[in-house]
Amino acid sequence: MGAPLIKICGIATAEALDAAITSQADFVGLVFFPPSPRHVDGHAAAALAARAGSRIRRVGLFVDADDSTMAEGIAAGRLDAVQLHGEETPAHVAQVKARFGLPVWKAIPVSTAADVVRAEDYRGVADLLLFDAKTPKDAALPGGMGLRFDWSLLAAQKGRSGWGLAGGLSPANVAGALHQTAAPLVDTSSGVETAPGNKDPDLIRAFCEAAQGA
Ligand SMILES: O=C(O)c1ccccc1N[C@@H]1O[C@H](COP(=O)(O)O)[C@@H](O)[C@H]1O
Repeated sequence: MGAPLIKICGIATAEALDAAITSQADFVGLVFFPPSPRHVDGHAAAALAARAGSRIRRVGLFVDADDSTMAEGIAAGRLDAVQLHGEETPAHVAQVKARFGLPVWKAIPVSTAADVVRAEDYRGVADLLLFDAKTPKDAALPGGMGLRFDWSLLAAQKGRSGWGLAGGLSPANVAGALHQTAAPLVDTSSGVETAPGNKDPDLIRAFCEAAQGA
């Protein structure tokens, strides 16, 4: 297993951005979803993009967003990829890819083996499948809640490319997750926070060290 790619999602401050960059994370996520405590508006996204420059790639997270919301986020954050974290269909993913010309990551909510099978509908359409824990129906957010799923459901993904693991990853469990799943990419948000939306630079550093050393 080579070193995994690392994404730190829900970056909203210069301190958190700098910690991700100096820890050699590969991607930061900017959340364009107003109900999230990590939401950034266009002004904040532009400031973070200006600070980051070419030092780290930026992935914009959208949830069932319309084209104009996505266009604004892409321009403001000078995004390198978009992550669709809602109920977007394969056809919608293809449409986003064609319209914006950026790599598209599709979040796949997982609680059962059938959810992993359904992900195949997106293979070859999305550039990356991001397996994440399915949140409860009445949850405030469709992700970013620190929930894990049964990683053994991903056994068939071992050795494949174009996928990533998210959901409840933290400095304490990311090495174990990598040993079990051999995920090519790991993504975390609440696992590197002291409270929802409050990223901790020390936890970001610890997460990256644990993933890089796994
Ligand atoms: O981070 C959010 O606020 C968020 C909001 C809506 C959809 C997805 C969101 N985050 C993504 O969810 C995964 C898992 O988060 P966590 O590590 O369990 O807190 C995260 O990697 C983000 O990509």
